[in-house]
Amino acid sequence: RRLTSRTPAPYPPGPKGLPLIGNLLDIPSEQPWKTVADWGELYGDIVYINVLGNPFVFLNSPQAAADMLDKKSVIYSDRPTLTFATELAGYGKTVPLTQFGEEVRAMRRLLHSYMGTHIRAHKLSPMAEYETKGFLRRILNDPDQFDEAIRRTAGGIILQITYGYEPKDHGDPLIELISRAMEHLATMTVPGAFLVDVIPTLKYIPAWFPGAQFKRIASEAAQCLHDSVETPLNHVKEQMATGAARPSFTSRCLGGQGVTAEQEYIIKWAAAGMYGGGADTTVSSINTFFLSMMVYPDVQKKAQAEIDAIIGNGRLPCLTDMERLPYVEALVKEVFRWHPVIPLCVPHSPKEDDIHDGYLIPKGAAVVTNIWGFLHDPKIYANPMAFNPERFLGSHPEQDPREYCFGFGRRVCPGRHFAYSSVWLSCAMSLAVFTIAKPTDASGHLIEPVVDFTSKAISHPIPFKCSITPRSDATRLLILAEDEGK
Ligand code: HEM
Repeated sequence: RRLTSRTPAPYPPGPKGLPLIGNLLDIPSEQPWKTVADWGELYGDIVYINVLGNPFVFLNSPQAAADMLDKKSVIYSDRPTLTFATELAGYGKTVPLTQFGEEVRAMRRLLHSYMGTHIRAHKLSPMAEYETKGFLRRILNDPDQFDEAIRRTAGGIILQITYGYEPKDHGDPLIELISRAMEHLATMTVPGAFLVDVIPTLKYIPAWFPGAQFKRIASEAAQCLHDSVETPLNHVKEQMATGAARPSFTSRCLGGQGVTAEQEYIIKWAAAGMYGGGADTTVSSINTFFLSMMVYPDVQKKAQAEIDAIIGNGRLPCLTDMERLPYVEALVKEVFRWHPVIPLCVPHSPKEDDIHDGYLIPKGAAVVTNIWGFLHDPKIYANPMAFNPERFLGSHPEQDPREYCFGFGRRVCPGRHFAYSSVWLSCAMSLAVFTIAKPTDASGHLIEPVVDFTSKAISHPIPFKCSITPRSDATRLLILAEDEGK
């Protein structure tokens, strides 16, 4: 059918829905990115569905993502409205959920000037190296709690660079407060969790009205978010007043002189975005690293051989070694590809109706990029389900997954360089000192790990056991010596 000025553009193709509920039943709750990739095979790179009247557009090729989100970023840089999270619970002020405009630009500018390039990210390395050495010691002391050590370290790194705050090893009140705020957010972004997201006018119901329980949940969440933003900000201000503030993003932005209330607003929400964007995401990648090393021991040995040959066992690898360890670098890229942390990206949304490739992309639609699909597309990555760092070496390396896994256009992850450096450090230092292996049961039989991942927006390996032991007495001593030197 030829389009004329009088023919309304059609929506992109997609699975046919049911009356009223649309495609509600077509989206599986388990790893929906696989279904979205299958739709790509059936319907093409741009797929349209509607869920209870809300339009969703899925992008299934890097070209489609680049054409829409990079080239037309003027249109496609908003976020879809989530009435419960953004309007009722206050998360609309956080960087990832704010609509694109002057405020988010100002926040992103601050983040960019602090960590937005390789060089700036590397300047933060002494603190990341300090915390990662603590990570090795925590694992050495209690290897069964490696998951807890990963969380404590990722949280510690972000809190140090954001607020100059060094959390306690266990039960730190600030980590607990911010984690609660993050958990609230995770429940709010599950599609269909709150009816008010489908029928936004419900937001006008007063909190005392029968059935308006959601309003009370929203105000509790809003209070928790408020506390998690104000508490660390006040900590920095108090430290600055006594001259005891450690260098951090917040102390740098607040500067020596007073800032206006508007500037403080931008600073505190940009800072909150760093923990929100940077803690749970790096935890996922580091967990994926341990899982993959257990399942692919030959890859682990090769990386360790490279570290032994280039660095030796007299010291730990540090960020300035990155270029001298090409196999380790390829391995870390493969961690980011094998299981992308945010498989369906954070949805973008067009601020106006757009006609793209002849299709109507309606204003306010959730435009969802299938990052997992790109990174497991056999046309781009040979044998994509296998963990194979070699794909990034040699004269014809495959596409660098960092092009995809940190998002697109004007909303691309502002912490991507630092995220990569910090995950690289955890991987390289752990490879240098530990053997990561399948655990054994009480009778000494190997326990085969289940390789599977959660289906939340930030996806993690499902909890697994792992045997982590020092590679030798020399590496044990290295961990202890480095720890004493801190
Ligand atoms: C493994 C680590 C990480 C991954 C895979 C990751 C990935 C992403 C992705 C896919 C997005 C959405 C981009 C888009 O909408 O197109 C994003 C946004 C964001 N990330 Fe990251 N990220 C990581 C670490 C970090 C770190 C360390 C920080 C800061 C310290 C950070 C801060 C943010 C912020 C503030 C946003 C929201 C940007 C906006 O909406 O404008 N991220 N990240």
